[in-house]
Parts: sequence; C-alpha cells; structure tokens
Amino acid sequence: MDTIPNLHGGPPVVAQAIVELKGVHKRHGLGLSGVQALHDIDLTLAQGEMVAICGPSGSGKTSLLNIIGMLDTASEGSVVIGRLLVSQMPDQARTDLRSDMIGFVFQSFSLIPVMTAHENVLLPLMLRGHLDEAALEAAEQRAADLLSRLGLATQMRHYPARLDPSQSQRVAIARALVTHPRLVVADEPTSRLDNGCVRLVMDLFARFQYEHGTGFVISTRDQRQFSRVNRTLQLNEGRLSATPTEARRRPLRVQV
Ligand SMILES: Nc1ncnc2c1ncn2[C@@H]1O[C@H](COP(=O)(O)OP(=O)(O)OP(=O)(O)O)[C@@H](O)[C@H]1O
Repeated sequence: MDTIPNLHGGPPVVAQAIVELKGVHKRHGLGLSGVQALHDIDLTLAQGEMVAICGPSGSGKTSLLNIIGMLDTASEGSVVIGRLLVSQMPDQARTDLRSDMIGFVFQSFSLIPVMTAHENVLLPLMLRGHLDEAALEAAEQRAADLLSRLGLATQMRHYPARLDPSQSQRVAIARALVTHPRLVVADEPTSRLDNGCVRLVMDLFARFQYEHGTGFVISTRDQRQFSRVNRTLQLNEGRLSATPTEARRRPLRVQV
C-alpha cells in the first residue's frame, strides 16, 4: 500500500500496489558463462504510477522490465503483479494475465511485417476473441485514434518495411495502449523519437494515466522523460541504487 497526495485537497489516497518485487535476482545462462543481470531487487509500484528506470547499457533494465511484464521469470525472489504471485504461476496462466492487464513496448518494436500499421495496433484486441460487427468497428476506430494522436494518420495503411524507426516505435506504442491495459511496460520507448514526438508520446501516457489510471514502467536513458514521471529509479550493474523513498517523487494526479 502506498499513499498519494490528493491534488483535490482531500485526505491522501491509498493506492494499491500493482507491482511488488521482493528479493528478485535474474541470472541469464548457466555456469561460468552465465550473467547475473539483477541482484536482490525490491520494488513496489502503485496503481497509476509512472516510473522511469534509468541506467547505462547493460545495467539490467530490459531484464527487469521483462520480469515485470511477465515475458521472463525471476531466478529467485517473489513477483506479484496485480496482487497475484506470478512467480509461481504456470506459463499459460501468466500469458493470459499478461494479455489481460499489460501492454508491452519492445525495444526492437517487434511489429508483424505482413500487417499494416493499423492491423498491428488492432491485433491485441483481435486476439481477445471474436468481435461482432459493432465491436470490430469500435476496435478499428480506437486503433486509428491512437495512431492519429501519435502523428501517424497518413501511415495507417503502410507496412512496417515502409515505416522509419520513429514511425515504427510509435506504432509499437499505440499497440501497447490499445487494450487500455492497467500497466504499460515500455523498454526505451522514445529512443528513436525527436523532441516533438517525445512530447506527443509523454502527453498520451499522461492522458492514459489520468483517464484510465494506467501505470507505466519505462526504461530509459533519455533525460527528456524524467520531468514527466512520478519517480525515477537508477539501475547500476543490476542493483537499484536508490530506494523508492529516496528517489525523487512527484505527486500522482488521481481521479477521486
Ligand atoms: N539472454 C541473455 N543471455 C545472456 N546474457 C544476457 C541475456 N540478456 C541480457 N544479458 C546480459 O545481462 C546484462 C543486463 O542486460 P540487459 O539487456 O537487461 O541490460 P540493459 O540495461 O537493458 O541494456 P541495454 O540498455 O543495452 O538494452 C548484460 O550484461 C547482458 O549482456
């Protein structure tokens, strides 16, 4: 549990944790060639909080995000996402939970080459099961709105091969948001964007945070994001160097 200043003047709001990591270690590979990517990570994120994880290349940002995003498992320690102990869940249950509550922005975008930008964004909604005509129309509209907000109105019918890195990164961001997930995990989501596009993306994230209570975990080396998040944590050689209370913290805007 975490208390958040109430910007509307009332008592502090008690926010539930959406992510709780305790004593998390991650080792890639076995034996002498193995790499210890994360050491004894304790981390709690409140629902609706936006947190940046910064650190140099190789510090363990992707390893940490993959665990929070349920794409990978910890070697040791407990991982609770949305109050469920995912570190002890069978793979299929973890996959289902991930598609229900998490949007993931991959560092390498991971767009599907045989689908247009619009189809790529629509895909997570289509994978949720059969949509009747009205639901399909609403889903198509939602995907188109997100692409427009990210400055891609004229690229919707383009295939990934015709998109530049900035456009591809924005398509990957739209795809992560389209299900209105409770948590977005974004691996260096602004690495290929100019200042104008960074502003578009961070404005859209802030809007989701405010309107839908979406939480964000963003790994970054990009100083341009730091003023827009609630907290910034530092990873160095697999260790979080500031405890959450020591780290700079800005109040959350919450709807009450
Ligand atoms: N699948 C893997 N197998 C072996 N080692 C790995 C694997 N994935 C990551 N590592 C190693 O774990 C360490 C942390 O890597 P990670 O990708 O998590 O860091 P990062 O901070 O995200 O780096 P970057 O900013 O360059 O993406 C590095 O030493 C990396 O080489």
